[in-house]
Amino acid sequence: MGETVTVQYESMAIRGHGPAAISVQGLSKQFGGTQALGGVDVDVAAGSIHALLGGNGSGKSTLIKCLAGVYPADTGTVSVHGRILQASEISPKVAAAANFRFVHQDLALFDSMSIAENFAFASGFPTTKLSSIRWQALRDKVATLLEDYGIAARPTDEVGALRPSEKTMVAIARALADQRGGEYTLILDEPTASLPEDETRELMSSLRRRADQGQTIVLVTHKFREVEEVADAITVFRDGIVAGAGNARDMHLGQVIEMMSGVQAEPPGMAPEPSAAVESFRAQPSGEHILEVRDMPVGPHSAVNLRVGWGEIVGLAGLAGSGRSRILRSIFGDVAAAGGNLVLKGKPYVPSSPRGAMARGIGMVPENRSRDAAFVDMTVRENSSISVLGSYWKKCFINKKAEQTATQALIDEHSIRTNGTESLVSALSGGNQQKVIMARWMQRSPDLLLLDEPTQGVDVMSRREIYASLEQLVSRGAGVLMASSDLDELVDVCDRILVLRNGSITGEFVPSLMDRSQLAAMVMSEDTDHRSKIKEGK
Ligand SMILES: Nc1ncnc2c1ncn2[C@@H]1O[C@H](COP(=O)(O)OP(=O)(O)OP(=O)(O)O)[C@@H](O)[C@H]1O
Repeated sequence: MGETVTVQYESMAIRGHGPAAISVQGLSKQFGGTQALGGVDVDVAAGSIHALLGGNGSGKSTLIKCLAGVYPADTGTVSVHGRILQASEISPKVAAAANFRFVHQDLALFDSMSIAENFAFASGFPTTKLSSIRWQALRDKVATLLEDYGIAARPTDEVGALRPSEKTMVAIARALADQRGGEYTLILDEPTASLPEDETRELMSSLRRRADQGQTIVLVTHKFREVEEVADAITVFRDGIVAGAGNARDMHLGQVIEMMSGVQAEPPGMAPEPSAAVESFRAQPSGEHILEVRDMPVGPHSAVNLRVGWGEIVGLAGLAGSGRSRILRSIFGDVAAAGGNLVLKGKPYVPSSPRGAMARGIGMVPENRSRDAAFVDMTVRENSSISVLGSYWKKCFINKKAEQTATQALIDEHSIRTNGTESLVSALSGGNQQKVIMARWMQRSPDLLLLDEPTQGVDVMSRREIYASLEQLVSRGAGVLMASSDLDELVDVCDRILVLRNGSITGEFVPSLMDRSQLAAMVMSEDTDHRSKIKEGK
């Protein structure tokens, strides 16, 4: 990292299709001692896609939650098509009346219900005078919306059978169902965080088409590539202030990173160069594998066969439903595998429970942090030390001081943005929660680390830090098996990438020897039976 510099950018005229649909002026919000937003201004042009970018904890979600009326803002105004609202008075009802429509990462769809039923749950079932449900009217309305939004599905199809990008489009169509002429503002919070590349592209082109027809869209994301592809304008947040704003076509990644960090950017590139120590370790592998999986049936796979070497990072690439997560969870003993032979550090290993896996030196960062990994009602200290709690026992007492000192060191090392070791994890931004979970496992120095979407929701600067921690871990000889829907991440970080398709491992990609486009082709090639796979899969 270089020296801290003040980065100044001129406010540029923002491209869009019309006048400002929303103009936020001087909005601030404080949580206890944390100034989450310190008087921000954001102008969103009608009929444009406006991306909100910023590091983890910079205030993006807080802004959205203030607009949604989840939190009352402390100060500021929001002008909607010229009508001025006091930001402190926005309630969910006021937000709905202001035509704000939100689609969060959790799409709030019921997989086991039909698309039509999912629509009806949000807006009510149409009924006759005698209160019986008018199913045909509902299905007709939903069929028109599906066609309008380019979703190739029928109202009677189960939501669980849709591809991830189709599900997101269904949630969007549902949010905008009652709109008449582009008067709504669609606000999307990291809609592509868990989507693979092809699905992301599909969703982005659908959004672009909607914006071209006049829809105003606000998009929170950490993925600069999609911003480059579809956004008209960008506002960048840093520590609760607006660090810069402008036309998307005038801003490049280096500039945005400077705005996000306030520090002169290093040249673009995802991962830091491996250290000499790492290179030398990798040049002399021990020859023995840390993990060998033979003929393990998992999800759509009748027999998984793979190996992870000492000091090696192996990637798992595949479409949704390809069984990536199930393989990791089976190795960790979190879901039962119906057979197969595993060898861990030269000895037979039968995965039976996460506790057993941890005792054998395996760590796991699951994909769904809020459900499976973070104890959100506990403190940062409790969350980070839970994996090494035994080391703080001293004569029947926990040595809290030592625990706090170690947690503070982790906070510093992993740049976790928090008020301190005793902050609740629920008060951390999504990306910072992910960093706490990564830090938890890193300090345990596992021999084998299983990672499922390790940088989901993590900002571009923190990603680099996570990759550097992984390099450190493997430089000490550990192995990493990592599933990610981000192909760039896999190519930058992994030594080898296994491609999963149609229920088997169909190929191996070596980033140092092959071109990235080959990996995309291997992953994306036509999967004819995709819908039924998704139901069995991930
Ligand atoms: N309910 C809350 N209670 C206390 N502090 C909070 C609360 N919600 C957010 N914060 C704090 O406000 C700041 C901004 O958080 P916010 O969630 O808006 O960031 P973000 O930019 O959306 O981050 P990310 O990219 O990680 O999702 C952070 O310091 C966060 O810890």
